[in-house]
Amino acid sequence: QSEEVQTQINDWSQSDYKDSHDPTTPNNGGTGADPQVEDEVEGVDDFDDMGLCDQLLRGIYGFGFEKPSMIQQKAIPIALKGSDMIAQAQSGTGKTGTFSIAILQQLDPGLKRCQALVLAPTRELASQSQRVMTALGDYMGVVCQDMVGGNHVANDVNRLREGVHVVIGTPGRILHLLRKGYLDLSAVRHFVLDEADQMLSRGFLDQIKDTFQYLPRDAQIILVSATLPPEVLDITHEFMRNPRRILVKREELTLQGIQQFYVNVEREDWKLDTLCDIYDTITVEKTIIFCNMRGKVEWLEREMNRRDFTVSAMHAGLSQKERELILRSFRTGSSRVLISTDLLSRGIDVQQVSLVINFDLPMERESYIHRIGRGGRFGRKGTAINFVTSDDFRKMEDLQKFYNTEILEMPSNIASLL
Ligand SMILES: Nc1ncnc2c1ncn2[C@@H]1O[C@H](COP(=O)(O)OP(=O)(O)OP(=O)(O)O)[C@@H](O)[C@H]1O
Repeated sequence: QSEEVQTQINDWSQSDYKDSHDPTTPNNGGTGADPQVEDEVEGVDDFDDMGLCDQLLRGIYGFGFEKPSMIQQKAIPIALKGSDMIAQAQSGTGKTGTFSIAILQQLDPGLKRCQALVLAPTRELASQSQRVMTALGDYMGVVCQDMVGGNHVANDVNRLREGVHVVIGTPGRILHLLRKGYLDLSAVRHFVLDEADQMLSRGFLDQIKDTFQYLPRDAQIILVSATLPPEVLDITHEFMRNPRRILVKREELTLQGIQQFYVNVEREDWKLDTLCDIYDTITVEKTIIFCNMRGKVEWLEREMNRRDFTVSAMHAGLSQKERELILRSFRTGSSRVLISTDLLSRGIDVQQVSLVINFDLPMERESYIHRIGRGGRFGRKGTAINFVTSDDFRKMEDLQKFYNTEILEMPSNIASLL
């Protein structure tokens, strides 16, 4: 099942966003009244004061982190105490570093067995997190391996035979390795679900439940995401023990640094011309253009190329090699405008992305937060432009209300604002 299908399964509705819960309830699982929610967690605002080992500190500073971000200040000390944890924070605020540092500090480098398992919804995100954790653990002598669909299983098996400390993978591949007996989780002490709300929604839930069967009962469970709707929080009691929770009210989820605009394109047919009109503007920096369906991504790439606009395209229908190549070209800057499905809406960290265009408004509310969060990473400035047909207006108003945010009409001098 491709990642795009997974996303579509979670579709709220075709025409507008419907609440599966009372829309007046804040999306924080009831922060104020819930004693488990860490409203006033005392953070530790210096990596040096977190009790981390010297080799890990060297890795952290060597990677360029100087001070912990807010989520790192709060969540790393909690995770180091061993409790189960639900950690929510706005996009691009350092959640990968949070769970990576917490895991690395608790690993026994002398024991060459899988001690931590991290699951992510896409191959690209799993591999990206593997690179981050490997870099942070550079001086610790730990082996952190990504194991994702599309690569040869034999390579994973060889790596496992050589011994790894941390495995970061996609659910399908990990379950395959478990069922075949190649991956042994009996020494696992930490289990992380990155993009937890997506991992616990219908497309992945069965695979996650199956994976749980292989985990030691006392493994620490950590859930991480920028979005954690109440229905996801509601099911966490089924598999977590008194988790400590760091949550963000949905009204505070959009980042101040990301300016949001809409263009009234009126009709679907006029989106392409609108995009061509603003192409010169969008090549100023790296741009990601999101469409809802794979066919539309392919069509838009063709049409843009036919008009001599340079763009590349990414979706789950491409081979693993093509996916790697396209993302690498985008990261290195040899391509600067990337059209994608929601495959790249979550987690992908390319710091120079300053503009996100929703050629289609996303089908899920959560997707909106993740998509626009591809820009404005770690305090940088970003811009999001939404193409809105007459039919989309209600959906856009709903987004504004839901996240208590403002999407303004795109001004004609947009280039000067980027
Ligand atoms: N303490 C830090 N100091 C400096 N940069 C940091 C720090 N922590 C994280 N970063 C950088 O911030 C960027 C965003 O981090 P990361 O990808 O972990 O965000 P995230 O919270 O997981 O976002 P998303 O919700 O989109 O998955 C990365 O480029 C990362 O290297």
